[in-house]
Amino acid sequence: ANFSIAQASKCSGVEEMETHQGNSMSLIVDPHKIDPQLLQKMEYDALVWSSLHGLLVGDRNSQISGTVPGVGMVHAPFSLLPMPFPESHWKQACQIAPIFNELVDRVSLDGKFLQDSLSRTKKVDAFTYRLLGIHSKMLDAKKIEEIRLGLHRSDYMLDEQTKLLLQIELNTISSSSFALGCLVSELHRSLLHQYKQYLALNPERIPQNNAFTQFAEALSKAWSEYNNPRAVVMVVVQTEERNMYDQHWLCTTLKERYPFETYQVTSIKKTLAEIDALGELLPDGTLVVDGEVVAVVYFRAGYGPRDYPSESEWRARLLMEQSSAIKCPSIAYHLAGTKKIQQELAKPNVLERFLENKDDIVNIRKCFAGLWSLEDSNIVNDAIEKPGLYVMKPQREGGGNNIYGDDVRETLLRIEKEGSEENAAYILMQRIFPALFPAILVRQGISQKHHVVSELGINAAYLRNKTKVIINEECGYLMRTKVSSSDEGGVIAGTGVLDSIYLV
Ligand SMILES: Nc1ncnc2c1ncn2[C@@H]1O[C@H](COP(=O)(O)OP(=O)(O)O)[C@@H](O)[C@H]1O
Ligand SMILES: N[C@H](CCC(=O)N[C@@H](CS)C(=O)NCCC(=O)O)C(=O)O
Ligand SMILES: [Mg+2]
Repeated sequence: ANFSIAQASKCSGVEEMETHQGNSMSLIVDPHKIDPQLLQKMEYDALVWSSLHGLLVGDRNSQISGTVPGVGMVHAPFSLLPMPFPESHWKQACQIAPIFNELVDRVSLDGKFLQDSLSRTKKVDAFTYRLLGIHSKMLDAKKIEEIRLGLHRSDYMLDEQTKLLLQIELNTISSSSFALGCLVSELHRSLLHQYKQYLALNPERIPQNNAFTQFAEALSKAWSEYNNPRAVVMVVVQTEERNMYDQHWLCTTLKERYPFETYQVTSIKKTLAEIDALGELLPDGTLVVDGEVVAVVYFRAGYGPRDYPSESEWRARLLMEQSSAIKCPSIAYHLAGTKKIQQELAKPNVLERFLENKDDIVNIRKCFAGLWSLEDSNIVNDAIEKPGLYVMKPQREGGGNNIYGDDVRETLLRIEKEGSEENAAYILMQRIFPALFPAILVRQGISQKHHVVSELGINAAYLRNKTKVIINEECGYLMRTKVSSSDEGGVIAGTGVLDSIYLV
């Protein structure tokens, strides 16, 4: 990019830069131009800050870092400085968060829409088939979830050409790393403050990020709606969890910040297998696990087939769904967040089935990228011709599952040749191309200069008891940044790093 900035040791504030495609983009500082000695000091201070403030993950090189806290820790991967992000788009993403919450709740109540939309997918995707099976059992039993808790994240990319903020996906289960995301915002604010005479940037332009305290508050309010002071919050976890510190931040905050009168809102952690072994339903529907009454089930596992290696885990999922515990998410919320539903909601006149307010519908639809099923032969042919303009997605969460580039063409041709129903397992999505920015990514103590693209996730909480909406708010953000050449962007998946935003 050809742009001029003040001499490296005194990079000034917001600069306009010419991007590769000739668009003008606000750059706050070019990290690649910072004086090397200064950069080294900043990197060192950032690593010290991370270690002292729990911006940590389990190290893949340590066998027990996913099971024993305090052992084999390494700083979470982060970008050294925040990413510039237009304030107008930030506001737009925050303002539509409560509308997406309402949309998820309405879609979750339309059992027929969920079953019909996924009816072809379930024939070719065993995982979706099992989830739908549990959902239809609940429909047959006329099970009503009167108290509903959603802790969601809606992910966006800012398309460079059109300047449109386009939704990548809506996560309604196991939205994670939000505590680490808050810590990166604090890390960046601390660095901007400490190095202000060099960077001339204003730490206040990094938005407040209170995601894990807001999510802890939502969990504690759901717990109090259940109204049994002896009951606990049960976190469903994987057997190994290197992202455990993100979870501990939430559970510790819940315990320390939100005691109710004399009661502490305690949480227990159980795997699906343990819940199958130790869980039972009382005649009145109360869920008891390992002798504890469970008020809220908070899933940080169970979002992918790898979490169900045997029938035991499915029995556990069904047992929880049948209970009167508040599921976060319920099976219906889980299904409402699948990529197939995302694609169905993008069809004409479908949002109108769930939302009344015309402005809300316009504002939601504005951030829909192109989304199609593979039954749309014109799109399939276009994707075969220009696979680089599409992303092909199975009904999976957690990163690392999508199909890009030539693999899109190969897969579409294969499915066409086989003429199987397999096409119902995928959706096609317009590929979004965000602007590239220079950044310094810090992983395992090593800093590397890259050109990167970013993805802004807005966390949001929704808590409802019958007709009363108790919480419906945006809860901070998770900014993820990845090397521009990489297709995927997950932090846990290993391709992305945690970042924050500097409003320009
Ligand atoms: N339409 C798209 N355009 C560009 N990149 C995309 C698009 N959809 C997904 N990606 C990339 O793939 C990653 C994973 O896709 P996503 O739909 O979020 O699946 P998952 O549920 O596994 O996180 C995203 O974080 C992003 O980096
Ligand atoms: N092990 C589980 C991981 C749960 C998980 O992968 N969550 C997905 C949405 S489903 C997600 O939100 N990813 C954002 C952080 C990233 O990019 O890695 C946990 O941490 O509890
Ligand atoms: Mg994602």
